[in-house]
Amino acid sequence: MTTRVSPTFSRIGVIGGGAWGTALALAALRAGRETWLWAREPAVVAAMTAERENRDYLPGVPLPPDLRVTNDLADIGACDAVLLVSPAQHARAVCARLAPVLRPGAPVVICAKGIELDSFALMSEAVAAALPAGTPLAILSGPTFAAEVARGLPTAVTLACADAGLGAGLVEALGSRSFRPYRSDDVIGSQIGGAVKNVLAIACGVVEGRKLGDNARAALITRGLAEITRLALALGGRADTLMGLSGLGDLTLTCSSLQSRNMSLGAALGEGRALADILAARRSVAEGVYTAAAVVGLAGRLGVDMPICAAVDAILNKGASLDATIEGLLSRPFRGEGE
Ligand SMILES: NC(=O)C1=CN([C@@H]2O[C@H](COP(=O)(O)OP(=O)(O)OC[C@H]3O[C@@H](n4cnc5c(N)ncnc54)[C@H](O)[C@@H]3O)[C@@H](O)[C@H]2O)C=CC1
Ligand SMILES: O=C(CO)COP(=O)(O)O
Repeated sequence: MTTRVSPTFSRIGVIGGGAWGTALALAALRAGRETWLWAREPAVVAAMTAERENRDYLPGVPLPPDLRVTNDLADIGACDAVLLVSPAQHARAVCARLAPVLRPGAPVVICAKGIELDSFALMSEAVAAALPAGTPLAILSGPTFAAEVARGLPTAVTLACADAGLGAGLVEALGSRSFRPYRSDDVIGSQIGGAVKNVLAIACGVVEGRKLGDNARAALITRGLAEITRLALALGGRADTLMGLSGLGDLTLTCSSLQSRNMSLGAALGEGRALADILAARRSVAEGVYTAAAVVGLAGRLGVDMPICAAVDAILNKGASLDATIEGLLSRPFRGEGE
C-alpha cells in the first residue's frame, strides 16, 4: 500500500559499528537527524565514546559530539527509522535481537550487501523473517566507499522501497548535498547488484594480481553485469535498475579500486597468497567470500548461468587452481553477446 504523505523521521538508529555503519551515521547527522549508532562490541562503543573515533573500523575520521553511541539495541528500537548495517551473514540474527524492542511501524533500511549462505535468502527475505510481520523495509545500495562518505565527499545511492511515500520520506531524512539518494521501487534488483558485485570484484582483483590487464577487467565488468542482470530478472528485478547506481555504478566502483576489500582480496589471491592467510590478516568483512557460494547456489536453483561467479566460488571454496579456472573461463564456447 502506498502512503499519501511522506513520513518524517527525526531520529535515526544505525545498527553496525563497522566502517559503513559509522559512515552512514555521519551522513544522517549531516542530514540534520538525531543519530544513534549501535556497535556490537562494548570495546568499540567505549572507544568511540571516549576517543570520538572508530579506530577499529574507520580510523582517522573524527566523530562529532552529537553522535550518540550505544551498546543497547533498545536505544535503536526507539528510533523513527533504523539502518541495518551488519554484515549480511549476521543480519538475520541481529534482527531477531532487534525485533522485541523495535518501535511498531518503524521502517528498517537494509544497507548490508550479500546473500545468505545457508538459505540463499536475499537480505529482504532474511530480515523480514526475523522482524515483526509487516515491518516496512527499504534498501540502500550504490557506489559508496565508507571512508569517502565519512569525509563528506559527494556520493549518490539508490534507495528502493515498495511504498513510494515511505521511500520519499527516507530520502528526505537521509539526503544532503553530499549524500544523494535516488528513489526506486525495485527492492529485488537493487539488492542483487550490491550482493553480486562483491563476487565480481574478487574476480577483478585476481585479474589485477595476475597482471592480466585492463582489457580483461573491462570484460569481466561487462560480462559480470550480464550475470547480475540475468539473476535479477529471474528473481523479478528490473534490468533498468541494474543500469543504475546499485548495479553498474557499484560494480564499476568496486571493480576499479583497491580501496575495495573484495577487489584487494582478489588481488592478493592473484598474487598467490592463500585465502586463509588473507582473511586472518583482516578484521573487516569481504562479503564476496561468503556470497560467492550463495549466489552460485541460488543461480543453480533458478537455472541461471553465472560462469564468472562460479569460477570465483570454485577458487574460494572448492580448491580450484587459479590458472586452471582462468583457463576454463577463456576456453568457453563463443556465444552471442546478448545470449
Ligand atoms: N565499508 C564499505 O565501504 C561499505 C560496506 N557495505 C556493506 O555494509 C555491511 C557492513 O560492512 P562494514 O561496515 O564495512 O563492516 P566492517 O568490515 O567495517 O566491520 C565488520 C563489522 O562486522 C560486525 N560483526 C562481526 N561479527 C559479527 C556478528 N557475529 N554479528 C553481528 N555483527 C558482526 C562487526 O561488529 C563490525 O561492525 C557489509 O554488508 C558491507 O558489504 C556497503 C557499502 C559500503
Ligand atoms: O560496497 C562497497 C562500495 O560500494 C564497498 O566495497 P568493499 O566491501 O569491497 O570494500
